[in-house]
Amino acid sequence: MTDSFDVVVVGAGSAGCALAGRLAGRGVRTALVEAGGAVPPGDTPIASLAATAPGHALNWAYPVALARGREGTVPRGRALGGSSAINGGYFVRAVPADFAGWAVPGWSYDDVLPYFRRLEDDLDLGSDTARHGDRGPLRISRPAGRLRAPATDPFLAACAALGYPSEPDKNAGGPPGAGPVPTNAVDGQRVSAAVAYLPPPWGRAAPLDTLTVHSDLLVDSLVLEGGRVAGVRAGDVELHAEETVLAAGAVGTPALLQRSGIGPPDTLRAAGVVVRHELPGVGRGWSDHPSVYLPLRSGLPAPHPDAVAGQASLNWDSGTDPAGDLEVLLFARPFAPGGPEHLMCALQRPDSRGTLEIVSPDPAASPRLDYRYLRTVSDRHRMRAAVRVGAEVLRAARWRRAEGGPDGSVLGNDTRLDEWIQARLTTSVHLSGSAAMGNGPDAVVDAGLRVHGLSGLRVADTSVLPTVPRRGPAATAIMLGERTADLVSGQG
Ligand SMILES: Cc1cc2nc3c(=O)[nH]c(=O)nc-3n(C[C@H](O)[C@H](O)[C@H](O)COP(=O)(O)OP(=O)(O)OC[C@H]3O[C@@H](n4cnc5c(N)ncnc54)[C@H](O)[C@@H]3O)c2cc1C
Repeated sequence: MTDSFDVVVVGAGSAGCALAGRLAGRGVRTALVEAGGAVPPGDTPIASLAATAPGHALNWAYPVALARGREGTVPRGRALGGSSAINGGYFVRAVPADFAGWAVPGWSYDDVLPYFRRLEDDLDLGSDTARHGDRGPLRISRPAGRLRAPATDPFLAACAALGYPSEPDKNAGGPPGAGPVPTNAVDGQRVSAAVAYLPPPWGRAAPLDTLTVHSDLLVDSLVLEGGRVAGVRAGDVELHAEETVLAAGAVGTPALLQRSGIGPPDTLRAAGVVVRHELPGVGRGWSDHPSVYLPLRSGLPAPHPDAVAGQASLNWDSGTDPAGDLEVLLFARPFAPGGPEHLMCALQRPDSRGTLEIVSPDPAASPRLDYRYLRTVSDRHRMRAAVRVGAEVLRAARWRRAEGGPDGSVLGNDTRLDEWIQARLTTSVHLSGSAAMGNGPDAVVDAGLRVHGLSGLRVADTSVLPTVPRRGPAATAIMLGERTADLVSGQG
């Protein structure tokens, strides 16, 4: 079967839903293609991370190497809504220093602020119209009332007692501190990108005659006609378009580019793929936040069943980054009934860079992902600092270290603390920069998100962020979808 559209968007995740919904809303005939299916109602409550478990139907479970001797399995959303349908619901914008550091013309914080405002209806702070939106499709709120966990205020009080400043609005673009986490949830109900931007039966947007949604359809490769991308191929389906936009996420997008013969020649040849267009940066030089969980027993009552797990966070400067390169996030809900609560301690501006390589042209084969975490002295030093501050917060809150948590003999000794971290090292699942924007030799897209050297092809997902932002990327991914709608329709 072959069909034609103005625009084909690959991937109905955070960015893809926003982009497709906005384009179709302007009368652009848009096809949205998603490998996963619809999320059954009530299947991914914001309070639960059940859909992130390996083997769950709503996620891709990628086998990965996190660091030397440390392997893992990494989830990503595989559903309408993508990772926004299964993630933790922490919805904090990238900070002004992230955009300044990327230094891509047209992508300063001031340039993107209108899109952050446009995407949201901030139920707490929407009246602050200089910083916030009050009519966007994504409803944002902070834990309050019955949905504020009993541990949240003691956590914030402990941070204050240790001298950290308060940051009551983590989306204000101000200096880092301790404050409640904004979430894309209202009354405990998740508002995924599909819920916000797609019409029924997938979401709550107004009906869109110009939108065609193909779910459960895995895109194999791009249709290349010389230097022009004419659409996508998925099994025996071909969807042609004036413009193709990849929003398949920071793993799916570089993998699809490589399968289509676009990427580093050595990687493509090793995987048995014919080189069509050399772009050395596809799948290389990306970053993500390394993290560890510090277990604790607060002795406080369990949070309300609908309360989001990640309630409040402390962001601070390790000494080299005033915008805050470290984070401690309170996970007030135990991962299993009767288990401990946790402080997630994370390095938010790592030096380490990862690689992604397909191993075969088969779209069902997982790419090889090597995070290369904690390779630098500075990363190891700052990771220790994150854990030590987490332990100080725990003590200041008068909570107990739970089984497996580091005691004084570990916290006071770099070698032992490194071993403790290595044994528990995980990732925050914030991969960014696997098809980075810019003009350098490793850049994959330009400031208009067009793939260098090809026509008819853009990328709009966290692949394009040159480095992982200092905060989780969910809000920034949706901003990218909003912005790309303007770029594609000539309004940006
Ligand atoms: C478990 C988990 C928890 C997280 N928690 C948080 C959090 O609390 N806060 C935060 O800020 N960030 C969080 N993140 C990260 C954040 O959710 C993502 O970075 C963001 O949603 C990425 O958006 P995206 O549009 O780039 O990609 P995604 O939302 O991942 O969307 C990509 C979509 O493309 C589809 N796709 C991929 N390949 C193909 C193909 N070949 N054909 C068709 N479709 C394809 C996928 O199925 C998916 O639906 C979390 C991520 C995960 C996985």
